[in-house]
Amino acid sequence: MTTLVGVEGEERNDFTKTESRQIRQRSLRLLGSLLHPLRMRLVLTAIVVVVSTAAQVAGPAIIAFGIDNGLPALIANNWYPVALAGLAYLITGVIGAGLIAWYTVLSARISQAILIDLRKRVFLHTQKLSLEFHESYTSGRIISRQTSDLDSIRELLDSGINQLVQGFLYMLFIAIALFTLDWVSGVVLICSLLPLYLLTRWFQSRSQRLFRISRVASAKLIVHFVETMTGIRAVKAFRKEKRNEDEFGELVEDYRDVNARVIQLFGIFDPGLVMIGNVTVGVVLLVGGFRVAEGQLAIGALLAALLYTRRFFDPMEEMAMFYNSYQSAAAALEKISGVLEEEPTVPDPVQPVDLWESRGHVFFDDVQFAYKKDRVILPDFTLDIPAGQTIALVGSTGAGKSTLAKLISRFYDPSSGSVRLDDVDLRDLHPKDLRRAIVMVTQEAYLFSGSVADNIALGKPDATREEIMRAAEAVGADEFIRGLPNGYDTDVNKRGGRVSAGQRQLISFARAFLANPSVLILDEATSSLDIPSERLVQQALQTLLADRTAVIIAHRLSTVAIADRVLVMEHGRIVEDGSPEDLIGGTGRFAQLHAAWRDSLV
Ligand SMILES: Nc1ncnc2c1ncn2[C@@H]1O[C@H](COP(=O)(O)OP(=O)(O)OP(=O)(O)O)[C@@H](O)[C@H]1O
Repeated sequence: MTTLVGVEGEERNDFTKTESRQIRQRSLRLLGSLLHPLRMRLVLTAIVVVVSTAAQVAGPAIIAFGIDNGLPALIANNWYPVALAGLAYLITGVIGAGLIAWYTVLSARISQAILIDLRKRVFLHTQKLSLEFHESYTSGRIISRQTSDLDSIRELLDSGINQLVQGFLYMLFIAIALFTLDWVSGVVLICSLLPLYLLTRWFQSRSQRLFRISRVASAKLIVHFVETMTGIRAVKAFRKEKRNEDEFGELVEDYRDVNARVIQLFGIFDPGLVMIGNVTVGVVLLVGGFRVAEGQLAIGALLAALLYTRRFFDPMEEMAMFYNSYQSAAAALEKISGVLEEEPTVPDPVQPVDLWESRGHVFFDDVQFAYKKDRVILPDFTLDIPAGQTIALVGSTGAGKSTLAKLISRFYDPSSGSVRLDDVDLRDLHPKDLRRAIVMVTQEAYLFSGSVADNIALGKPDATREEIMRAAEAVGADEFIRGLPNGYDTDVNKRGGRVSAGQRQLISFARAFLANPSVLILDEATSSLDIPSERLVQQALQTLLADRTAVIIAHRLSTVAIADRVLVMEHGRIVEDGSPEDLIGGTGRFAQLHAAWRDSLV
């Protein structure tokens, strides 16, 4: 028997029966866990909706009583029954309206609570998941889980379920009232259910297909838009605007076509409903009229029967739509439950090693590593990096340099063997200790929205302004930061606050300096900087590397020169290991690389 775990098979739509059942059960479990804390409120809401619908349905019966009993009594000078009917109508009207208002508030609160709970769970959980998950599950998909999927669920909760519950109760109570009042009219109403059923079935099968096409068409529009805007530089560089315009035009056309078909469908369904409603009212009037004439039915009862029949069809359209919103919400919940079922592949230790001060001795003990089982990246890796050493890691693209860096940062765990820091397996370190001891500065030097100071303070959230400025000074970033429109308070993502690639790196160096880790991993940016910026970055690096272990994925000659030791990697193995001078003087791979670099600089 196959078992689907997490997001596996999310893009498939050919599930076996067992798989479909598993997925359904998973989303039901999620739904159950969302509803469980709200059970008391759900019970109260159910009571309120039942009473409010009953109050609404009571109206025509009270009118019938007023006409059939009140009027004859009034003619006989007894105003009491009419007054009673009027008062009852007024009270049920007021109570009904009040309860509807209460129900609206209650159900909105419940749906908000569910959505907020779900939104938080998705955010916290996806953030907790390991890098392995994020490297294969694209950010586009995560964004859809948080936006369109949650929107589908919101739509179902906000309107769908309300309409279904209210509509269903309304129709049920009307049918009961009608049968109690006049069973013959009740039978006429029941007869109308057959054409109603056929029309609704026809509408649902068509609309389900069209809504699915419409969702795909609108998703394509969004994907096209997002791709164009995120790749706007490439679009401009390759003059792709015209092609994009044509493609976008076609997608808009497809979207328009399918929406036109949806409108046509409603153009048949809505009048169809009205016609069935009118014909049923006509038949109730005809049959009832004859029976009134023959004295078998009171005129007030006929009037109430007509009102009931008329109102019976009111919630029909919304109820027919329910199925669509239910389907997209169910699909959304299935996908979300898949994401929530994923487990971090790099779990936190159950019993972390006690608080400890790291010296920065890194040791790869017989490590084997593969991203996917069938493709080993590091076949057999042993490496000792003494505390305080600066290592430059070089090698051709795909050699495994970033993989090594990710293992030291514990973004991944080895498939076998262990990576140790001061003789403690990284798997036994508390995440807080791990992050304090080991910091990785990535190539893109990501800056979050907020001020420059906030971005530096990421390295030490409780840092004072003084410490932030000292860190910036140490790496030589202070001068340019002071030159920004608002100095340290400049918002890096606003116009005017834009910083260059070199400046971005200096900010991320200041961030790492402030964090003061014992081990620093640095994936050097490949983009070449101009000579003054390069010099600035080199100086900053020297300050940053002093007194700590450092592993630099080096792309620049000048960086290699400041290293104590150079490691050359090929196909997941270290093929050369020595001081820069020794290797440059030799005849190996690094000497060749070095010669090529030097030539490229001339
Ligand atoms: N998330 C991943 N899933 C599967 N395979 C991966 C993943 N990341 C890297 N690889 C593979 O692992 C191998 C080593 O990649 P790695 O990124 O470590 O190389 P690198 O030496 O850092 O290269 P570069 O200098 O181009 O960054 C490559 O063959 C790559 O295809």
